[in-house]
Amino acid sequence: MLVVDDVRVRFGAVTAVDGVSLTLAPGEILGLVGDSGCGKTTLARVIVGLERPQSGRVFLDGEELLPRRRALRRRVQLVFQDPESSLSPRWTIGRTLEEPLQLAGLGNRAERVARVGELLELVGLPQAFAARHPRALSGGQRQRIGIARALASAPDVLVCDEPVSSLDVSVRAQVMNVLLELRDELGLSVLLIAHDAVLVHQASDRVLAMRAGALLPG
Ligand SMILES: Nc1ncnc2c1ncn2[C@@H]1O[C@H](COP(=O)(O)OP(=O)(O)OP(=O)(O)O)[C@@H](O)[C@H]1O
Repeated sequence: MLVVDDVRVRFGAVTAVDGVSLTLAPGEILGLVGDSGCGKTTLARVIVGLERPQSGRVFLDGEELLPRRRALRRRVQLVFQDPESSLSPRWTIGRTLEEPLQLAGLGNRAERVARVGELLELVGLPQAFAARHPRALSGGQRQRIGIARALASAPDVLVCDEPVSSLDVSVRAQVMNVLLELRDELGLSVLLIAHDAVLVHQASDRVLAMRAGALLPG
């Protein structure tokens, strides 16, 4: 599904990603662990097109993911560590989930509203949450909305960068279960990035370790 081929990213004198290659199969959860600063987030940003690598390429289904190929790009979505970064405090949850549908030109108003309901259901939240504002949600619920928003464009691949590390320990398992269920239900491929090796090993089919910008042999 996803192929990352020899990606390198430098920031001045710092080599953040130093020749990383990996593949992600359909329906696979691939874990990526590594210490802070080893380049995990930079790699995630390259995969979803937020960062341009100095060299290397990323392919989806055999086609190269280039910045201008928006239709292809929509099929690879990022779930942020901090759900606040995908939520506007002044918008209702419904509007937050509808926006990516609108941007992608998907459906008329009624279809989009129906899709918002489906997205909420996919992440295990009642449809009535569409009328709420983020402040009326718990941290775990907000992260479910972050996941729902990433799902709006019906992606094939989710890149989850520390998806539960900002949450209370007590709700981490619930949010991780949402990701596992989505994989089963939608056949999503997931790149699960975290420094919590136990959590990653529990959830993943396969785990890669990164150090100083490179994958460790394993
Ligand atoms: N925009 C940037 N400008 C300059 N240096 C950067 C930038 N982004 C990342 N870096 C550097 O690149 C290296 C890798 O950072 P990155 O955030 O990818 O690591 P990480 O493994 O995700 O760390 P963490 O787990 O703490 O988020 C670090 O040395 C970081 O300081």
